[in-house]
Amino acid sequence: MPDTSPIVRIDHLRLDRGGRTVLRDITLSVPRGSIVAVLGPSGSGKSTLLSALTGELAPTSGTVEVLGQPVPRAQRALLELRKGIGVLLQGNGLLTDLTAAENVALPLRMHTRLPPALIRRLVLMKLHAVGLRAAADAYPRELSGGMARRVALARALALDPPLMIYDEPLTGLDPIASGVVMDLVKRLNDSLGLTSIIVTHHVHETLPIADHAVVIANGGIVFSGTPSALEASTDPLIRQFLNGEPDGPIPFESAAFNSRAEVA
Ligand SMILES: Nc1ncnc2c1ncn2[C@@H]1O[C@H](COP(=O)(O)OP(=O)(O)OP(=O)(O)O)[C@@H](O)[C@H]1O
Repeated sequence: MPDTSPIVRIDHLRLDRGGRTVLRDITLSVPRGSIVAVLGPSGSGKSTLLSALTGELAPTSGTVEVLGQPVPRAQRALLELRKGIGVLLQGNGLLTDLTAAENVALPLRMHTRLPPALIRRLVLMKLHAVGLRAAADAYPRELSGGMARRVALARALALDPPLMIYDEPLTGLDPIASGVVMDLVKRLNDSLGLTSIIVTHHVHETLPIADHAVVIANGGIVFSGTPSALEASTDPLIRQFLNGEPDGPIPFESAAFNSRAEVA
């Protein structure tokens, strides 16, 4: 029977950083196979939420389950869990003195004992999946920003993780490269049967491929629903965020606001 349980289950989560509460009372389920957009203004805590999924940051209270288990604290169990999570971080993190193929091979070399010829075959398959098989032997400096992002995506896919996490996948990309990357995220999600969580403030590029949208602001979830419900929302806070307006219910300095709210 197919596993229909959520791939991520967050329950009444509170996350503190630097002695300050960044997020409180976050409850969220991510169904298998879906694409979830986590949106919110800068500094609202999107990356902080991701760090709880990857076990980098422990909950102050509440629970986080990923791939059917509570995110472990013990290092060995955490490393094992992370093999099931492909992460594409802001910036590509490609090693500049390695070719595209060598970059994609890194996780396979590190985490498997596969023979080099098989690793090469798998690497070429991953590069093919992102449309860059021909660039296997190119160095990152020889690639455009969009191509480098796709190589980083191939590397994140190297171990066939069921869950993909994208942290601002469009940063620094022009509109055409952004379209290519988002299209790829959607196609890979559907063809490989993945689940994708995309953290971004690129609302208009991301909503078209998302099944579900979550907006984080003022320390909590202020919207959770379909992209069309988000776009139709008349909530002033949501409208302010969607329209990128500086004045409104989202304080311009939301971080400063939160710290004052904590003290109050
Ligand atoms: N390591 C840290 N120590 C202390 N505070 C931190 C740390 N990392 C982030 N913060 C604070 O937590 C809050 C949320 O930051 P976070 O990076 O999660 O926001 P974000 O929504 O991802 O922002 P952006 O869109 O700009 O990346 C901010 O006020 C930030 O200053």
